[in-house]
Amino acid sequence: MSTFKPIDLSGLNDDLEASNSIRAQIAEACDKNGFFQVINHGVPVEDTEKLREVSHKFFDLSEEEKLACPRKPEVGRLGYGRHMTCTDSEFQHWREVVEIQTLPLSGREYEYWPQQPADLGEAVEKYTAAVLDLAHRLLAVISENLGLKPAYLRDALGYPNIQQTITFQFYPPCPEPEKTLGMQPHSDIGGITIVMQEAEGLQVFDELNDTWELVPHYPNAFVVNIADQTEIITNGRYKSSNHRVIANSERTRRSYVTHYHPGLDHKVFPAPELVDAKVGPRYREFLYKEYLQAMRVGRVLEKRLLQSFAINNSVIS
Ligand SMILES: O=C(O)CCC(=O)C(=O)O
Ligand SMILES: [Fe+2]
Repeated sequence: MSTFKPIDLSGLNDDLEASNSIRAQIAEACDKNGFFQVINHGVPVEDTEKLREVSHKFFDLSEEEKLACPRKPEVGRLGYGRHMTCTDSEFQHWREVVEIQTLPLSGREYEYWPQQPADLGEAVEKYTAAVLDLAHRLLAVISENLGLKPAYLRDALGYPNIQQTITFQFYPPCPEPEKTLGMQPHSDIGGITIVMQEAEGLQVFDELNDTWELVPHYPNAFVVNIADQTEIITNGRYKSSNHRVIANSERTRRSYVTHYHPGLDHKVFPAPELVDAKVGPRYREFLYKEYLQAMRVGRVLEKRLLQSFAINNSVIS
């Protein structure tokens, strides 16, 4: 069986049998590597199409027009950026990005949102609101699969004081794809990530077989993955897997990545319900801004940032 056969969410609120089968499929994926795909996810197709349309229009602009959308200097992200290093250096990227912060509402820095096309802002607001709702439905299922109350993970990630960002990823054809990557290997640092991809290229590291596994592209599907904070809150039960994007010499690949993060001052710690009383928690408690700070300082690649938040700095496999 393909490990990425999409999970059809349409029966989630139907009879017990349908709903239990969907929950079991999500539990299986979370136990394996925390990556799965969903279809009939409830995000309206007009919102997904509109988002793609405004992103295509943005990346079709001239160099000069794109650069009119600035990159926020002090954080090195938000706004429009280019990461093109086709070398043997360890920091390999072949992509352009637009990163937009959509939550908290007070953090919507519209000066870093593209002004062109004019309907981009509205498309982003609609799409990310629908994806937020999907994130909450998935977090509820994942919580219940662990024997926790439905709102557990959402609350433990700090809702309503969370951060949400959306990144338009644009991977142009690369003349020497063997020398670089679209995006270097990493695990996502937030709580849960929801990706719409327009073509294949995303790969997940398969720890068991020591290989990279391609995530197939299905129309109207989303790729969902567990990120670091959920690994910590579940005390290591559900893993945040390393993934990367390969470069391609023939075609452009686009994806739309929505990250759901705790708020900066939110305290993250393993759920007491999931901590073995004899062994104790595997991670220390911290404020999410400490995690972001550690990421900025460490320029972490495959080495997992969350290992530095493990108690006794023990390496957790
Ligand atoms: O482009 C993709 O499919 C995934 C990008 C990604 O992993 C990320 O933005 O964190
Ligand atoms: Fe990622």
